[in-house]
Amino acid sequence: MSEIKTAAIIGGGVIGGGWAARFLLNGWDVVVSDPDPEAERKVGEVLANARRSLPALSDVSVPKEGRLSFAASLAEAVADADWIQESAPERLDIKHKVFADIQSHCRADALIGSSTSGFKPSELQQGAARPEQIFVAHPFNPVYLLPVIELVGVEATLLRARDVLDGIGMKPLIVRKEIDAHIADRFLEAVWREALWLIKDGIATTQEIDDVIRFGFGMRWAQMGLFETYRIAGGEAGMRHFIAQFGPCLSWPWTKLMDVPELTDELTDMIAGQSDAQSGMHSIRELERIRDDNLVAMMRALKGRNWGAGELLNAQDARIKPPLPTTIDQPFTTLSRVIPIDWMDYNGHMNESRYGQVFSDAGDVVMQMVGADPDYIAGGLSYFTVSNEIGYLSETHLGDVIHVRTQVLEARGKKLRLYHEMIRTGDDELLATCNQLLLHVSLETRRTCEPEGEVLAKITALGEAQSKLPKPASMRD
Ligand SMILES: NC(=O)C1=CN([C@@H]2O[C@H](COP(=O)(O)OP(=O)(O)OC[C@H]3O[C@@H](n4cnc5c(N)ncnc54)[C@H](O)[C@@H]3O)[C@@H](O)[C@H]2O)C=CC1
Ligand SMILES: C[N+](C)(C)CC(=O)CC(=O)[O-]
Repeated sequence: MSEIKTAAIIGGGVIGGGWAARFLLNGWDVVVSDPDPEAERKVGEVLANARRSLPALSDVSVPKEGRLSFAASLAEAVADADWIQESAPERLDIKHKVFADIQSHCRADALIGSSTSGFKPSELQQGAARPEQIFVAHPFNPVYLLPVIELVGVEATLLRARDVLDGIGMKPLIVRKEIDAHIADRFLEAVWREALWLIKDGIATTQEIDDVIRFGFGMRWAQMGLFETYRIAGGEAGMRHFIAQFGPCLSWPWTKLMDVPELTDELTDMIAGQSDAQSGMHSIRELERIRDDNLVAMMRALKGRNWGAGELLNAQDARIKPPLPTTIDQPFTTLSRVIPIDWMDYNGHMNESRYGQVFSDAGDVVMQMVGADPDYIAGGLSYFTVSNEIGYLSETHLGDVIHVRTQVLEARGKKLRLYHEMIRTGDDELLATCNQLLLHVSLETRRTCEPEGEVLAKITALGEAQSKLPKPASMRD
């Protein structure tokens, strides 16, 4: 991972606030510069939403949050920054002025990304002191949750930028050629334009348009995109049949794509009125939280499938995962993580089934420590859990950071008995305990058997190292 550690965010609105959260929650220090006197409050509110959602995407402990500060001037913000992200309003004159100011005060090796939705790098670089330093780094809202970033600019700069973005869990996509609105916004503009016509012509309301997306093709797009989806829609003959069947429709009057309805006051009122009726019962911050909870739940579901955005999240977990414990003569930490949204139940706390998940994951770490890893399991030997005696001692809530301390009560031959304590990190409250018995098995006969080779040696050493330890206090109580 890159050594870069300070990000300057120029413009702390919707997108700048999201960038600040993404960097901070990945351990970077962040300095914000924004002339708006309300900027600190606004960034704080975006950050509060990010804190309850981004860490919940991870199944391992997340980096310690960086330090957030607000600079008195742009010069002060960028002076020591390794990455500078311009997120000022979408106006070229403002952006040119901001870049001139940035380049007069920043390091020559700093990376300067622009969040612009539509300007090309050649437009942004006009009149710049060091044009190659400025590139498009176009994110998607909310920046702290959605991974993709479109990068456009000079290749050498983009390759450096890509390393940094990989390190903060993003999915950088280098765009081959500069083009107005890059890749994604060309799409979104086309869809938006069509939707505006449907409303103007009285065919559909904002609610109905959103429903055809969220109950239909929107869910498909989140996991397969356009082309893979259409390949399947072509049936057994795939994409060729799809094109043969639906290609001719492109020249039928199915779309109005090239025309834009005039955004008259009347049309704007109609759209805004429908939108108020649809969603006005929620504040924007509430809508953001609903959106974030849904995104986290969907992305966590994709994690379980190791697919699309979920595959990226698993790779990021593997990158930041702590090494296996090496000190075996004392109880050790087998797991550390944040409690995610999809583990909550109707009582507003972590559901009982998830404690089983936590203790199962902790047991897996002990298996890995003794060498019962995927290779060993592929060789036909493993451990089965035969009992879990769980004590639920205190409530566990959304966003709690917890860790599990594991003591080995018995490790001999086929038997591995572990005692786990699940503790809230921070106030050290004991939340749950688990007395867990695992037996070594043959995956061929499905019966117990002695461990083999290195696993036998390690399990014996582990058992002996902890055999003289007193019982955990929570077990004696
Ligand atoms: N809102 C969105 O969905 C997305 C926006 N973007 C891009 O991000 C950029 C920012 O857009 P938003 O955050 O939506 O706008 P915004 O209006 O929420 O925020 C812009 C911020 O820039 C500040 N600002 C104005 N002049 C400034 C200056 N000279 N120096 C520093 N800050 C200044 C404003 O006070 C404001 O806080 C635009 O280029 C936009 O195209 C990119 C992806 C999505
Ligand atoms: C509407 N928009 C052009 C600002 C959208 C984007 O640039 C990306 C997004 O988050 O949809």
